[in-house]
Amino acid sequence: MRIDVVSLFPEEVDRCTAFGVTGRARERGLLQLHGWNPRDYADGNYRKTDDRTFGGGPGMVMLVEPLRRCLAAVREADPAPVHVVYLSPQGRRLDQKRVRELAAMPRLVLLCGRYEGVDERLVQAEVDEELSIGDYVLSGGELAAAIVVDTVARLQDGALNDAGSAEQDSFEDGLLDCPHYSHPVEHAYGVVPAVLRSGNHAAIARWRRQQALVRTWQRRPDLLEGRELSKADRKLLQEGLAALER
Ligand SMILES: O=C(NCc1ccc(CNCc2ncc[nH]2)cc1)c1csc2nc[nH]c(=O)c12
Repeated sequence: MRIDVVSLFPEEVDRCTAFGVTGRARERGLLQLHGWNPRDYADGNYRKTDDRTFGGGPGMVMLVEPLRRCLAAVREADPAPVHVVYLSPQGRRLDQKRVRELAAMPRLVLLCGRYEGVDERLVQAEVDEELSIGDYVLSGGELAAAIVVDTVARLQDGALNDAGSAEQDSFEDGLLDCPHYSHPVEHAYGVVPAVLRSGNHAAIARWRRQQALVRTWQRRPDLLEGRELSKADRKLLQEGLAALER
């Protein structure tokens, strides 16, 4: 998969995705990341990329023309058709479902705004979708773009080893994760639950599912809203909640 990032600070996205799973996916060529700076396509010796907003009020707006030229160069750089995503507070909220869809595309262009954002005419003419990462205020779209890169990189074939892909499955079914433990078995902070050391894999899977259900119920009931729990899950949840009462 190829991702082109258009940003006044393209190295910010490069550095955020140069380590760990995403760094390895890039090293293995599972994901190619290219940075582009609209300043390289701006006019004049100040290479202006932004200017005051019409209608007055605070803040600057990123100009159409440098972005238009830059995006033309991006399209030119590879024959694969592009899907242009504008990271913006006005976008649809990113979720794992959309991540899976984006990860299946051959090519993504991630457009990052700064200041108050991008001239709306560029958005209307060139952007296929706007995405937000949540209802809080960032200084620009770069960290949001890095999150898109990270989340789609993990889904590229070969990016995660077996363990990692199992990890994917647990979150993929829309529940929070169960608690995790490692050495030592006994510590001043507590002991590892015996079931995890029982070697009884059915009991371990049951315990983990129950923990995930109880935690989701307690911390993110909204995740359970949109779904019917199976009879087995309902029983596990009831039993798990009853155990808390005792
Ligand atoms: O570029 C991004 N943010 C920069 C930014 C922040 C604030 C404003 C000013 N908005 C004025 C306003 N808002 C509502 C009413 N009036 C404009 C641009 C961004 C990309 S994805 C994302 N996801 C979550 N949060 C984000 O900030 C982002």
